[in-house]
Amino acid sequence: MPESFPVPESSPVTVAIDGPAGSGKSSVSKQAARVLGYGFLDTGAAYRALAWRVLERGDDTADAQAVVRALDDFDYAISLDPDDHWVRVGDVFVTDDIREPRVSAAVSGVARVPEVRERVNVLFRALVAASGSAGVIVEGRDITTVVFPDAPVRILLTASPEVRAARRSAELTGEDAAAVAEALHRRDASDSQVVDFLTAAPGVVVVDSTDLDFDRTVDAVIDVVRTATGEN
Ligand SMILES: Nc1ncnc2c1ncn2[C@@H]1O[C@H](COP(=O)(O)OP(=O)(O)OP(=O)(O)O)[C@@H](O)[C@H]1O
Ligand SMILES: Nc1ccn([C@@H]2O[C@H](COP(=O)(O)O)[C@@H](O)[C@H]2O)c(=O)n1
Repeated sequence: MPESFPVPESSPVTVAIDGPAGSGKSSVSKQAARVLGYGFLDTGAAYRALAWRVLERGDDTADAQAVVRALDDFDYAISLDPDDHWVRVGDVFVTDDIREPRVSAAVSGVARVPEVRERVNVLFRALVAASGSAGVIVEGRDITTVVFPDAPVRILLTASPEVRAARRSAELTGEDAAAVAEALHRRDASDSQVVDFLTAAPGVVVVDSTDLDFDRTVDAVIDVVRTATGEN
């Protein structure tokens, strides 16, 4: 992954969304982007892809030196098209592989390495700047606070822990529900030692989807975007 990127002249409207695991960041952001005609950037995919690579090399993501070594020749690419989402490492499309429970269980180790965070944050800002879209919805745990603290639209998308665990469990039908809930809460506990995604920073709008279905949550996010940007 290069350490710097060219910066284009005009930048898209950036919609920054963060929140805990299973709150709907990626699914809701992707659908809201489709409706708005915006790009969509799943930032967790970069951490997951690096974790996948560390595991492929037979290393442990708890080993920070092994993680930094994997970063050296990490050839990462991601689509910002919400209708054609893919993630690639080298020649391998890892879009589905990086969602596997073994990667979810290992990814927090990668995310706690400061050098990784610095490198991927540079990449995220460059991808948004070069997107060519009118706007980009960027989602991930530190997006409203660290990566795009000055974005014109910043949202904390949340839901109760029980509801988030139930939604994730409904997704992973072959897995034991209690184990899925435990893995989700363990990842949140680990990630929250690195970034605070449970409380809204000043200026960040909270969308709580505990009592909202998927479509109403998407509508709530779009309302926040349209209010902030003056689009109607
Ligand atoms: N308001 C909602 N009502 C019902 N289901 C929802 C709602 N929002 C999201 N979901 C579902 O919850 C599941 C988790 O959503 P998603 O994967 O988008 O969360 P996430 O915040 O990106 O999670 P993670 O950080 O773990 O990747 C998905 O199956 C999604 O379709
Ligand atoms: N901005 C971000 C995004 C993600 N992470 C770390 O990656 C993991 C996977 O993220 P998902 O959104 O795909 O679940 C997440 O558990 C974090 O460890 C991050 O630190 N910052």
